[in-house]
Amino acid sequence: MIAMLSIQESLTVLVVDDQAVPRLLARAALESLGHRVLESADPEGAVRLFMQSRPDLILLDVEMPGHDGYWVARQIRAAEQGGWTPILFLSGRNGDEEVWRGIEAGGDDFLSKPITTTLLSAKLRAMQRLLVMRAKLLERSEELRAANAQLRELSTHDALTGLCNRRAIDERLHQEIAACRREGQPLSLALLDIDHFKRFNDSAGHVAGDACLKQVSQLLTDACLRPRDLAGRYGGEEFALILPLTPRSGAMTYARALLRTLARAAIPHPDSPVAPNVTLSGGLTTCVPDEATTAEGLLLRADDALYQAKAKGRNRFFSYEMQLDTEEQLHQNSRL
Ligand SMILES: Nc1nc2c(ncn2[C@@H]2O[C@H](COP(=O)(O)OP(=O)(O)OP(=O)(O)O)[C@@H](O)[C@H]2O)c(=O)[nH]1
Repeated sequence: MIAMLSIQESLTVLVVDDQAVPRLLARAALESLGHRVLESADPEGAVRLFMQSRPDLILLDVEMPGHDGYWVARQIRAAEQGGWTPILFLSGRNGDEEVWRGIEAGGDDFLSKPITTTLLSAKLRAMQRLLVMRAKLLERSEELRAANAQLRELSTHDALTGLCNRRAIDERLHQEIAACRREGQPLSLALLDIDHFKRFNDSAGHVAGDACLKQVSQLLTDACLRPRDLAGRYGGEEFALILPLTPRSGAMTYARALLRTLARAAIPHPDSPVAPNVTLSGGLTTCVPDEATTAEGLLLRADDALYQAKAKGRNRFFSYEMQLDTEEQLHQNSRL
């Protein structure tokens, strides 16, 4: 592999020449320098052999019957797709025009026949150096790409829970407002807050508090069943759920299911006046976005609804638009 190449390593060299004698001479010179040789006597065969064997370097005759060496170079460059195999042209002619055409076709150097072993050795060393430098450059680029991906992950995700952070939630909310506006579809947003979490921390300690936040986060992640649903940590013990294509009644049903799932998970709360287990309250807002809809406006409405849910006794979601909480909706439904 190129990435592992060191300057001392032997190369696999593809020699392309329609005449047997220059091929033999090149083979002898290359083998005396410790390189491995592949041979091709025709242009199409050379491209096929290149594709099969992926040599480290190509010695390419210019004048051949049918397609010439420039054609072979162009085929190889097109087939490499971002790769780079050094191509040295070998020709009886070495006028400026010839050299220019060779470089234009994708060649890296142009040598005149007959070539001496010393010159060939020097040219190969130069190409090997370039290969090593290129491999290092690729390695650095890959490291940079990985570091960038890590930075992106850090800038959009919360370290404790692995959920999207506030910045990523805000960005997605803007995107979904625009998407739902285009589609004419409802968008629901929920802000959630664990009930009496200060008491949890004060009783069980911050480490247990962190573990509880992780458990709730996992539960919210699992609750995002549709591809466009998103759960994020909005800050502290507050979470956000973005539910595109979800009308207000659907959002209420979703919220009730979420509370049931949390109740079933039965995460013990050491000091909650609401229940022996962890509960949460949520504020819901739903709209079909129009030109006047903003992320800030939706967040404010969801926060207002969350305040209502807390005021009405916690362990429930309140919908801003329905002016109803999940408890009231449950009783309404059971009366029907
Ligand atoms: N363990 C832990 N605690 C956190 C973290 N972030 C915020 N908190 C705690 O969450 C608690 C939030 O307390 P409050 O805002 O008073 O709310 P609450 O006690 O949940 O009361 P209500 O929301 O009214 O039910 C504070 O004690 C914060 O220290 C965190 O990352 N880890």
